[in-house]
Amino acid sequence: MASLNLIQRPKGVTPASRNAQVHAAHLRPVISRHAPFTAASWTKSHAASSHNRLWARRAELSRSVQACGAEVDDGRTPGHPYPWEEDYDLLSDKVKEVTDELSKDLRGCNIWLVGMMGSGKSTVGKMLANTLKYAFFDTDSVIELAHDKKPVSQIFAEEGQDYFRNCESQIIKELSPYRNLVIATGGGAVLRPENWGYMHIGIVCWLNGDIDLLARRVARDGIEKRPLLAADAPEGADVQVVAREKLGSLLEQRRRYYENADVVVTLEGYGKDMENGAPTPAVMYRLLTAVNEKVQAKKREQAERMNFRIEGAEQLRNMRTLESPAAAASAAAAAQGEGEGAQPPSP
Ligand SMILES: Nc1ncnc2c1ncn2[C@@H]1O[C@H](COP(=O)(O)OP(=O)(O)O)[C@@H](O)[C@H]1O
Ligand SMILES: O=C(O)C1=C[C@@H](OP(=O)(O)O)[C@@H](O)[C@H](O)C1
Repeated sequence: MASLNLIQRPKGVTPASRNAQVHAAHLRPVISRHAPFTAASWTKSHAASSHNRLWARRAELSRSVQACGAEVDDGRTPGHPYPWEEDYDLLSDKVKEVTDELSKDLRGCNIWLVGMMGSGKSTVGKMLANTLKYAFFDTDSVIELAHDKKPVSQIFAEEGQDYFRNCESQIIKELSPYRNLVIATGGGAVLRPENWGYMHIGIVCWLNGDIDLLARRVARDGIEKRPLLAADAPEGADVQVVAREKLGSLLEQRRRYYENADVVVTLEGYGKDMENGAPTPAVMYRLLTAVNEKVQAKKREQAERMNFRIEGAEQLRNMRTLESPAAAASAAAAAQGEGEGAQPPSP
């Protein structure tokens, strides 16, 4: 068995179940090989992106149009609830601002991404990890790597869904004691209560998207990659229609589990993003903001808990004074004085 760098099995414990053996032999070394993962921060890489240059050019053009006294169409969608999402410079500044505040208080707490297939857990997760300077794990990829890069669909076909879910739970359990991780889970990870026990040690974020949006995305990727969508799909059927139907019924069963998340992030896109949902940096910004609100609320709550007054604190202080050696000596002297014919206290 390969050397295990991350988690050592306690002495005397031998893997009993088949899954434990699979884990010991495959999953653990894979986890250790892949941590930590580092990459340049998104804000930096984004500054050089073509999209950003396009926005800079647009701003330059509108300034020259304004200089001529003409009306400016800044290209933004009227009524967009998050207008800064349409300006990548502004969005980048806002990401930096919220990341700076959050990083101070997050203290390495793990972020778990949950949500239906196609909600962007892997895509957003990578960007989020770069931004927070966290390591990134995708439970599906860890399972595939642990099985010599066998795709999830093949593992489902050869070993069955239960086996896959056991591997998934094992990885979640293994990763949970670590810090500074963003973990993209598979869409079905929410089904097992024991997974929640581990995920809730960190902050669980649900990427909540409209079924039509998810169906468009998974159909574009090809549903054969996702065994629960590909199973029993009628020959020649419209892939998007099949995906929509299956995702719809899965969401109906899973919604109540997703609702256990600490934070919910909507994928809704506006204006030009209506079809594809909010762009990844925008989803990440929404997520960072929601997590930050949660963390800051927790911090305030803790500060409030520390700000208490002990009823009767004054009496406690007086008791201490009486019990101090000096107070005891003077009390004894006074008592002795009384005994030596001191005046009785006035009534
Ligand atoms: N914000 C986004 N805008 C447009 N396409 C996206 C976005 N997020 C993800 N996608 C695309 O949707 C598909 C599913 O994303 P993925 O990250 O694999 O989802 P999940 O891990 O939740 O199944 C991929 O093709 C990905 O490129
Ligand atoms: O929803 C599910 O049950 C599944 C989602 C998939 O992951 P993604 O959500 O990353 O597609 C993968 O774990 C497997 O095909 C099962």
